[in-house]
Amino acid sequence: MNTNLKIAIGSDHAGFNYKQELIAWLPQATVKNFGTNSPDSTDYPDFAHPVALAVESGEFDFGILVCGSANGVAITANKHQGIRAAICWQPELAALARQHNNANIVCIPERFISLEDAKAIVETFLTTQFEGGRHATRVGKMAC
Ligand SMILES: O=C(CO)[C@H](O)[C@H](O)[C@H](O)COP(=O)(O)O
Repeated sequence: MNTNLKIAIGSDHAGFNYKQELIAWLPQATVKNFGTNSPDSTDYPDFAHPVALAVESGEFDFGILVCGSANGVAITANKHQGIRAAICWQPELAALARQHNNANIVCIPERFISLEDAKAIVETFLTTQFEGGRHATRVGKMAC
């Protein structure tokens, strides 16, 4: 995996365990943890917004957001004009999110997939290129 990437990661309490495991698994030099930092109940927008802002600003290349279903963090992150956040529950979806949608944040549903699947999704997401072409035309029309 390209260790030159700068990755912003965040979660609520329902994504805390997998976020910690992903941080330990990813090359340390490339990951900034935006919290939460405990399994205590918390609000996913408080962590999805900072990750989205960090990616939207260009300071980070990609974001990883984890919550129970991935719905909350995805809905929140996609409020940001420069964000294309995709919910992925299997690696093939992560590949398509990059190839076709140029997604810059991957959203992981901790309560519905295994940790091994989460790692496979993240690795696929971070190592797959955007295909451009017809997909670039469509991505260019996303803004409203
Ligand atoms: O937004 C969500 C549900 O679609 C996230 O999965 C949250 O993690 C979830 O709502 C947290 O639920 P909890 O009962 O407060 O643990």
